Amino acid sequence: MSPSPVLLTINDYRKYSERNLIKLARDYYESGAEREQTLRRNEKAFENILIRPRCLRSVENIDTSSDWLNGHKMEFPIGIAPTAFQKMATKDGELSTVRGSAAAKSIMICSSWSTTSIEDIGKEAKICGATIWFQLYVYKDRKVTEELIKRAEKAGVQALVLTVDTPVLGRRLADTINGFSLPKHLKFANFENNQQSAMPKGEAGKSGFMQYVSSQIDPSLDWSTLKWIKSKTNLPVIVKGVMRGDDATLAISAGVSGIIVSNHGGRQMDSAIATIEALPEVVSAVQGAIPVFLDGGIRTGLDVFKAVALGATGCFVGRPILWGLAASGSAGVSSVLGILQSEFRHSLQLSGIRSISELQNDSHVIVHSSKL
Ligand SMILES: Cc1cc2nc3c(=O)[nH]c(=O)nc-3n(C[C@H](O)[C@H](O)[C@H](O)COP(=O)(O)O)c2cc1C
Ligand SMILES: CCCCCCC(=O)C(=O)O
Repeated sequence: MSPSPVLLTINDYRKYSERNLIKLARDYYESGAEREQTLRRNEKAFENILIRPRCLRSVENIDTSSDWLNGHKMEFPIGIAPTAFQKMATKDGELSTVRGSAAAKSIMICSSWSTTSIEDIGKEAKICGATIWFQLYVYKDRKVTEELIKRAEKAGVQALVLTVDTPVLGRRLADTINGFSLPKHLKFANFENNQQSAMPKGEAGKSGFMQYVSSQIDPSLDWSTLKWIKSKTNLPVIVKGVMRGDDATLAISAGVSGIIVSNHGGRQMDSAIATIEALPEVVSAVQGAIPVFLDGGIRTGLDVFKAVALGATGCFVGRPILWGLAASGSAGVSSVLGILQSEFRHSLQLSGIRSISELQNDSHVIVHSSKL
């Protein structure tokens, strides 16, 4: 028997997970839109941000904790972004993610398009002590979305996350070539027994997923939709997919409780700027009124350090969690989060910074180099 490999970094998980994924799933998870410029830029842009470390400041005791939303204390500023169809990565899918999230004391945002129902994830979250938020897509048939909000509330989610960068689906070329559709044994678990549960079968050159989105999802979403969602719930509502200061200001006027700076992991508008490039403008528009989070391209705890230094309350990771799941289920998820957490702590120590507030208040810790 060959010994288990030592997986030290998120990139080790990325490589290792490939062996456990069929091509259809791997392509769906990995893809960005069109020429994948934004997909690459999200990761690359972090390399352009450099650190000016302090010295001779005892870093024996480090506090990595911070408040996220309504006093929720996080031990590390790293959460799990919503990703659809997790049973393509491992048999238990979202249940493994919620267990791994609890083990790492993180937060999991559950996708509307999970392959486990929100009720089942909620039950498991209670058993293992996990905190969950729920991500919303808005259907043309508003009753479907309204119902989802009620069910998520009952299942014990602590916030709703409205995704605003998907009025239509970005074109992912590999999915089109593969004719991507959910494998037959899996389903949209939140829509069982109604017409939203089935994805049309794809064929080479025609993604069934793309057809599903254009037939079901409402492309007329605007700021009034946010008002409508807020009228249906008392939960805090966070918007995911804001990339500009002016939109952040509008979001605050609409009464949101938080913003996630996101370009959907480079899967929607190709050639969009990287999220770490968009962050400073959003932070400056928000002026501390609400928390600003970031996702996209985070592959090390040092990337999290940079985002927090630039004003993010915290970060979410998407694909790294799928790689952890595919490598070894819930243990893989907690290990991926554990790697990011210990790299984050190490970055604080090596730069002479002892807490998140010190990180955010030392305006000299970061410099930007000139070119990507
Ligand atoms: C396979 C996959 C599925 C995703 N599904 C969803 C989803 O259901 N809802 C959503 O709001 N975002 C979804 N996203 C976007 C992520 O929430 C997140 O914005 C992105 O993955 C962050 O980039 P990263 O993968 O580089 O960490 C998905 C991303 C991937 C890669
Ligand atoms: C309305 C767009 C739905 C996309 C759903 C899954 C997802 O976010 C992704 O594949 O990316």
